[in-house]
Amino acid sequence: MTAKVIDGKAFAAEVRAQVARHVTRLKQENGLTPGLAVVLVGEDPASEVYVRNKGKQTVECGMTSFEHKLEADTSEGDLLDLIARLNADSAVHGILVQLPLPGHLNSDLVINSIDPAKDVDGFHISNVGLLGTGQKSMVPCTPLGCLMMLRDHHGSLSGLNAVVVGRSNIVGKPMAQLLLGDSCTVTIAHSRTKDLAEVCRRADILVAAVGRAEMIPGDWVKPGATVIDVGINRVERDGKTRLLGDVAYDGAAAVAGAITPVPGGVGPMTIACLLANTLTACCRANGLPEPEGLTA
Ligand SMILES: NC(=O)C1=CN([C@@H]2O[C@H](COP(=O)(O)OP(=O)(O)OC[C@H]3O[C@@H](n4cnc5c(N)ncnc54)[C@H](OP(=O)(O)O)[C@@H]3O)[C@@H](O)[C@H]2O)C=CC1
Ligand SMILES: Nc1nc(=O)c2c([nH]1)NC[C@@H]1CN(c3ccc(C(=O)N[C@@H](CCC(=O)O)C(=O)O)cc3)C=[N+]21
Ligand SMILES: [Mg+2]
Repeated sequence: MTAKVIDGKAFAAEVRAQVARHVTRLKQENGLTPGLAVVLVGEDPASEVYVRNKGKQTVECGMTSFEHKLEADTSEGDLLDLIARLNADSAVHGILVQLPLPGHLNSDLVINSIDPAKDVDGFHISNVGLLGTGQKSMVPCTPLGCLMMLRDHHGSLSGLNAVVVGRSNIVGKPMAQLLLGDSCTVTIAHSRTKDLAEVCRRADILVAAVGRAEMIPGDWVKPGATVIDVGINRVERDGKTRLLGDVAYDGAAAVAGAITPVPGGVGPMTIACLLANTLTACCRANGLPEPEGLTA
């Protein structure tokens, strides 16, 4: 079997086109322009790729992009002051603080200082609690993008065995919550999991969010399974920098039913969902009906 390649790049372009249509209507009918503020403290390679792609796409969708680049040694007080100003700014509907933050900053404190209504990453404890109890919330972008691709491919996910490898607050845990919400039987695996290969082989849906290039080989994949590769790993090979997922693509594609590539899979969907969340936040803030099909 050769897996169907799930084209996240094309899917993301459709989502962004949908967002852009809503933005046009918001401008014409309500005089509103959704605004997204991105805060980057210091330098981080993964975050820089993300910020570069995102800034361009925000503007292409007709929204306003506010970028705040702060020095690596910025104090916690200065960062909290900036967030307070963004919370109070009615032109800003979404706020994203790039993670990881430099080690002297308490990221939990910083994230929890964002107005939950503007928390387009869905990382604030209030949004995490709402998601965990099945209430309306801001849903983390990467897991939301993965869910959209899974629903598109499978229709219903009900009763499927889902294995999420990775338990971070930004990917693994919210991914597991969303899969549970769609009635999957969910297993969360991590670095202490025993017999990881066997656990993975039970998965109808295998989500890899580890951060280790090609750590999941093809023979951990159940024949016909759907593989979602969240990993973004920059690796030097033959003197060139290459982007690799957490899954050994060729081996996995030979047995899977469907698979997301890296690049061109989860990454573009993450950005599209960030723009969708910014649109949703703008609608909610102004008491307008939310766009359909762009939230979980
Ligand atoms: N495409 C996209 O849009 C995005 C991609 N990413 C990428 O996804 C990957 C994961 O990101 P993130 O969740 O932030 O990473 P973290 O480092 O926060 O979490 C990694 C998780 O993987 C687990 N893990 C590490 N080693 C192993 C192992 N040998 N076997 C099983 N589990 C293991 C860890 O377990 P433990 O908890 O026990 O330490 C941890 O739970 C990265 O490559 C990142 O760049 C992230 C965000 C968005
Ligand atoms: N608060 C916060 N929220 C995040 O969502 C967040 C973050 N911090 N910190 C860093 C990680 C990483 N991340 C990526 C998103 C898209 C691509 C992306 O667009 N990837 C392209 C490839 C880009 C390239 O060509 O290099 C792709 O996979 O096709 C990559 C990485 C979001 N993150
Ligand atoms: Mg820290």
